[in-house]
Amino acid sequence: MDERGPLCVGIDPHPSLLADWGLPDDPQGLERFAGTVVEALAGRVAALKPQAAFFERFGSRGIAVLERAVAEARAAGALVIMDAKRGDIGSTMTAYAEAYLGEGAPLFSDAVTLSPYLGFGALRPALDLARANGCGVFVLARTSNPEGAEVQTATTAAGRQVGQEVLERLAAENAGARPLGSFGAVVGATLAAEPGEGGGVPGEWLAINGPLLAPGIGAQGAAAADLPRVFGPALSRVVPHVSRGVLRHGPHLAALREAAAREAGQIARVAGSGA
Ligand SMILES: O=c1ccn([C@@H]2O[C@H](COP(=O)(O)O)[C@@H](O)[C@H]2O)c(=O)[nH]1
Repeated sequence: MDERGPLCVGIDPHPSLLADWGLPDDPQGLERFAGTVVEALAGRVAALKPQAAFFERFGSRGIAVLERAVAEARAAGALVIMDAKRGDIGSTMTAYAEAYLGEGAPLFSDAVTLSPYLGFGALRPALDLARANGCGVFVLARTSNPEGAEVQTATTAAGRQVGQEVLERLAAENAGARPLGSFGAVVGATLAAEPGEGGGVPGEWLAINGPLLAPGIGAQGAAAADLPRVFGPALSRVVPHVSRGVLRHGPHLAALREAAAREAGQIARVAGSGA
């Protein structure tokens, strides 16, 4: 983030984007799409976030494309955040953790997204493996979709919101880490549109002492200008994420790079303004 700016761009090969790029909706199209995004941006942005679902659509051939995209993106210097949103009982969680964070795993990534809704404690195998292998995780706390609030703002027996408890557990994982711990939260940039204090609790974003992955910019309606309202003083820890908002400008490398640079510029302006 220090070297390249904080922007994370998604690799989301939607069927409609494949069509717009003149590519077939098959593994060859997927390969061309992912390869183009990696070639255009892996040497420039802080992170790329492949959305595993779009690769899983094609079974083993899609997974093979994903493996190559991850390896090439990392070789070009981008961090890879695998958006797989995994979460399961502890014993199964070990296998998920090994798939994305295990040394030598074909899909080894710098970080993986996790769902804590089988209980935060069930994520323990992934947290431990991330720590052991120098990786990170991003745990869903307040997601960018409107439906997320019905679960994430529900009140627990302890009188806290579910999403707030997720943040507290992340804070415990990151305790004492400098400059920041590796256990991050997913917090939608779209929260700015929700009633209340940006829909969020900026003090708690800061308290987790970890990075905050913020999807929702572009196609989901949020903008870089919303980030200060949602994150307040935690803005410097935010990894803003854009997928379709950049990808719709493809397939030409120059156009993808310009689109990413535009997003990065808007983010830098709000971060620099202290707004
Ligand atoms: O709360 C969340 C968590 C993950 N996502 C994922 O991010 C991208 C967003 O794509 P856009 O095209 O920029 O809308 C996508 O892969 C989602 O699955 C999210 O949107 N919100």
